Amino acid sequence: MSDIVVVYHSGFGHTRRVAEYVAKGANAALLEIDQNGDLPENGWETLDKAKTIVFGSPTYMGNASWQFKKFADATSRIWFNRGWQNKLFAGFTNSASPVGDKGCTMAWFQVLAAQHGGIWISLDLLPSNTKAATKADINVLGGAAGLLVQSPSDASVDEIPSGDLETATTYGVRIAKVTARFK
Ligand SMILES: Cc1cc2nc3c(=O)[nH]c(=O)nc-3n(C[C@H](O)[C@H](O)[C@H](O)COP(=O)(O)O)c2cc1C
Repeated sequence: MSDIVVVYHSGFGHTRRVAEYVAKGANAALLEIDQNGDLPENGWETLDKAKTIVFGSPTYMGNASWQFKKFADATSRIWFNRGWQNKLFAGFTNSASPVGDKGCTMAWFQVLAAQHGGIWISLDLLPSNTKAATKADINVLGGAAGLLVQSPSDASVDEIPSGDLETATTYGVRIAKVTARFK
């Protein structure tokens, strides 16, 4: 089993596609939170065994989806026993607007990791922010804390900008490298 688990929610499939690209780069297992905010069978055991947990959610109304929040609230049992202390954490969010208040979701992911006594893995990619930059470029949204992805409101899951998907895989590779440095 992989040391890295991507736990995510996706209402309409866009964030699922992003999760798959992060997992490809990190060689991670995928754990999808369902539309009721519940994990699949053995989901909690899978997370307990992971060295690194990657959070993923669409940004809905300026924060993670309620399904992801239900999952996060359910981790309070683990928090109480310091069960995820010193695990590594990372995160990504996807939304329709270039900004779209994705930063609020990302900041809250970092707080959630900190509540568990975790260690956060940043994106560590320079932004593509020149006049010549296009959506095919890496980190065109200029994230630093974690991965930001834009799925334009009329875009199908197959129309997520290629640069954002490449950024997702690159972040996954970094997550794997950092994970390998910890026993
Ligand atoms: C209830 C709801 C709230 C949303 N709020 C935001 C938002 O605050 N900012 C934004 O940029 N996009 C917002 N969107 C657009 C979604 O983030 C976007 O469609 C995203 O790709 C959905 O991902 P998913 O297919 O994984 O659910 C919202 C969509 C829904 C359904």
